[in-house]
Amino acid sequence: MAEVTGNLFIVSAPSGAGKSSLIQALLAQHADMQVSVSHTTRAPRPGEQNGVHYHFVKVDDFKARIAAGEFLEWAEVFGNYYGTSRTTLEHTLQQGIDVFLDIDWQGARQIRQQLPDTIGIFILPPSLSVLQQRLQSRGQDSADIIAGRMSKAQDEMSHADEYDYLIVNDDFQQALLELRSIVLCQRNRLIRQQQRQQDLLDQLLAKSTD
Ligand SMILES: Nc1nc2c(ncn2[C@@H]2O[C@H](COP(=O)(O)OP(=O)(O)O)[C@@H](O)[C@H]2O)c(=O)[nH]1
Ligand SMILES: Nc1ncnc2c1ncn2[C@@H]1O[C@H](COP(=O)(O)OP(=O)(O)O)[C@@H](O)[C@H]1O
Repeated sequence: MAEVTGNLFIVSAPSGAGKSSLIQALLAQHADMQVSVSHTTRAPRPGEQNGVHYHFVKVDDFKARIAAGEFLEWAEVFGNYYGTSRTTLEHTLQQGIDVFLDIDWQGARQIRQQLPDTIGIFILPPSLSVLQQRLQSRGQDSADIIAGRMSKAQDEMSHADEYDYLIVNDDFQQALLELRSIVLCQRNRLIRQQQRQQDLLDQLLAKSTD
C-alpha cells in the first residue's frame, strides 16, 4: 500500500471564539494529529510555555526568519507578528501526520495559494456579546487588549466565506462533534484519493516495464 502524507487543516476564528479549545479537545481524542506551533512576537500569557503554545521570539529574530524564507506564511495580527515554520510543517506532513494550523485569514490565504488541498474551517461565536464574555472569562487579557480584539472580530468574520466549513461554537460538545466529523470525513476522502493516485501510478509503471 502507498505511503500517504498527512492532511492540513486550517482553523480560523475571531479571538475568543474557541478555536484553540476545540483543537486541543480534538487532539486529546486523536493522538495521531498535531497542531503546528507558530512563532510569535507576542508576549507569553500566564501559563503559556515556549515551544508548546508558541515559539516566543523578539521582533528582530522574527524579521531575520522572514528574510531567510523560514515561514510558509506569516502575518501581523493585533500588532504582533505570527508565522508558520515551513520545514517543521513539511516534515510532520511527510510522516503522514494530520496537522492543524490555528492561524488568521491572512495566513490562510497564503497557505491556500501554495497548498490548494488544504481544508479551511472557520469557527463563529454565537454572537458578538458572547464573544466578549468569553474573552473576559478567559481572564488572560487586559481590558484594552480585549477591546482591540473585539474591534477586529467583524473584520476576521468577514472572511468566513473563504473557508470550506463553518462551525458555530455555541454548545462546545456539539461544535467539537462537528469539527471531528469534518476532519474524519476529509481524512478518509484524501487517504482514498492518494491511494487511488498511487495505485494508478503503480499500474502505469508495471505496464511500462512489461
Ligand atoms: N497568520 C498567522 N496567524 C496566526 C499564527 N499563529 C496564531 N495566529 C493567529 O493570531 C491571532 C491571535 O492569536 P493569539 O495571540 O494566540 O490570541 P487568541 O486567538 O485570542 O488566543 C489568532 O487569530 C491566531 O489564529 C500564525 O502562525 N500565522
Ligand atoms: N462553546 C463554548 N462555550 C463556553 N465557553 C467556551 C466555548 N468555547 C470556548 N469557550 C471558552 O472561551 C474562551 C476562549 O476560547 P479559546 O479557545 O481560548 O479561543 P480562541 O483560541 O479562539 O481565541 C476560553 O475561556 C474557553 O474555555
